[in-house]
Amino acid sequence: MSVISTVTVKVPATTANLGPGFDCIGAALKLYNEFKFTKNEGGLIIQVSGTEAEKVQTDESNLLYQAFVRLYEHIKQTPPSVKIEIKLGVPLARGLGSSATAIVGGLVAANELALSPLSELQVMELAIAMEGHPDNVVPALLGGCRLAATSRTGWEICDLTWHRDIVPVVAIPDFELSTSEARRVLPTEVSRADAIFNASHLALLLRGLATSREEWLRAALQDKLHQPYRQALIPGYDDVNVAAVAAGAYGMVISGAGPTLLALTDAAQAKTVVTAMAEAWQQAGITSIVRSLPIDMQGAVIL
Ligand SMILES: Nc1ncnc2c1ncn2[C@@H]1O[C@H](COP(=O)(O)OP(=O)(O)O)[C@@H](O)[C@H]1O
Ligand SMILES: N[C@@H](CCOP(=O)(O)O)C(=O)O
Repeated sequence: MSVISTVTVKVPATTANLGPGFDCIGAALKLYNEFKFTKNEGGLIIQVSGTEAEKVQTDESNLLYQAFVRLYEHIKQTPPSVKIEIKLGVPLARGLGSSATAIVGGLVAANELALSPLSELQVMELAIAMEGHPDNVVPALLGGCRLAATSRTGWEICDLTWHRDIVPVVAIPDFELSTSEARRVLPTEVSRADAIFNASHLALLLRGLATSREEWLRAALQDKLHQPYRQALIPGYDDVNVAAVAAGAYGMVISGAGPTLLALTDAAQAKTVVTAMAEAWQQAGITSIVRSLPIDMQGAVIL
């Protein structure tokens, strides 16, 4: 049996919820973290480079390492001692699924080094259990835009059509908002009216994404389950929203738990929308990076 001593995994950022799809849909974006694991005899070493490298834990509390260990626990083996090199491209705690990249990266790398004892489906189930919701880890692992729903025995995953004319624009502010903090402000119960609102708008969104039909997209990008409670955590939200729509976007939503804001637009308006969102946030006193990011179709890959 051959022995693998090193593995490098590249995992995309993800934008979850897309407005009405709270905790069930997300899309992978062409922005990546890269994780290299090398077996070594000298104990855990974690080296981090790239965007905001100084913020990542370099001891056993590191989420990437915890996911690595989790897979070995699952297969009832002792994890090997490793050196981990992290190249960060996905900003932390911004609503672009950085924690999902770490969970998926650690699990995929461990599975590879352990000579693939788990199927992709089993790795996905472990990732969902670690993250607590499926909407980031599923597209981070599989790529594309994905819907996840529970079944009697586990999860059903749907590959959703994302029409090629629909361009995602992300506006990433220079402040963090942890997902756990942004989940704490949510109510545990919602009204029937709000549940109906989201069910109908999610269905409309799926048809809008598949067809790029303008009026469906314009109406669909709305939510009553999480955004109304989170907007107050994102200064300038209303200004950026108004600016994005005035510049031609179909609509704007919170990316994941925020604070990144996501607009959907067509290719002709994309540049104008980028400029309008950046200017609106600047006028509200917030520095941001705004760019269009295409959908990643590959998900996590072993390089
Ligand atoms: N590459 C990474 N390696 C280790 N831990 C990471 C990495 N990326 C993110 N994390 C952990 O995940 C946290 C951010 O998770 P979270 O609040 O869910 O925000 P996000 O929206 O970026 O997923 C970070 O503070 C860090 O603890
Ligand atoms: N459905 C979750 C998504 C969190 O995404 P993240 O990128 O902020 O981790 C939520 O809205 O809480």
